[in-house]
Amino acid sequence: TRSTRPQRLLKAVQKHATRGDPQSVISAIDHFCRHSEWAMNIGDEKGSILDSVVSEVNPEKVLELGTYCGYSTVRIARLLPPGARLITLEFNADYAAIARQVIIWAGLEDKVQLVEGASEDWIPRMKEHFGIETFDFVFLDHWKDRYLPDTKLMEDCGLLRKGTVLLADNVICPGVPDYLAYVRNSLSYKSCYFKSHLEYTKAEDGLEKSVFLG
Ligand SMILES: O=C(NCCCCCn1ccnc1)c1cc(-c2ccc(F)cc2)cc(O)c1O
Ligand SMILES: [Mg+2]
Repeated sequence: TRSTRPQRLLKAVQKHATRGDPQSVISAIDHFCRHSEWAMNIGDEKGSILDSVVSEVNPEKVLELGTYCGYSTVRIARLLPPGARLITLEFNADYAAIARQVIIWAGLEDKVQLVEGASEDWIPRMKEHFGIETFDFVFLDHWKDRYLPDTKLMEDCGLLRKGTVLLADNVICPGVPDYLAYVRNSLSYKSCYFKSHLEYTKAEDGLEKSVFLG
């Protein structure tokens, strides 16, 4: 039967990228999405903003909600210092299977733990199952109607500390109005918007960076 888009994306990585070279994996995916098939990776334009925020925070403990094919996982993990860890949650088993292989092709498997399942099931288990006290950086890129409830759940589970940075993708397209209103109006967050474009298109989109104030 016909292959899936994530499978074709993985093939493009294995054909054009160099094993162990994260930048070549990023470039291969961006080329595939621009010239072959659009896919919902954060992309190169918003990806550069992600890179600058990750470099500024220099996190030891990272949570990514929504792995998809592992593009942003690779972008983040390639910037992490030795010993730093990234936990990425993916609900869709087919996406997770592809992402695992993309992460291995990039040579970043030692920094990344990919967990399959629902964010609301795993967020409450971060402490006892992964020995995580708090996260330094959280990247939100999963179901858009889960950004707000999962942020409140992370607060309630004590997973955020003074200075934890949340970075949310797609705050304009598809959009996360309830989440935006919350982080922009809450006294517990200092929030700012990075205007950009929807991956590989001219449509407006952007990232919202929100610092938890405790
Ligand atoms: O839906 C998105 N992501 C979630 C995917 C499923 C997550 C599953 N999961 C993982 C963990 N817990 C649940 C998404 C969509 C678009 C988009 C934009 C315009 C358009 F016309 C079509 C699509 C662009 C993105 O950048 C996105 O991130
Ligand atoms: Mg996204």
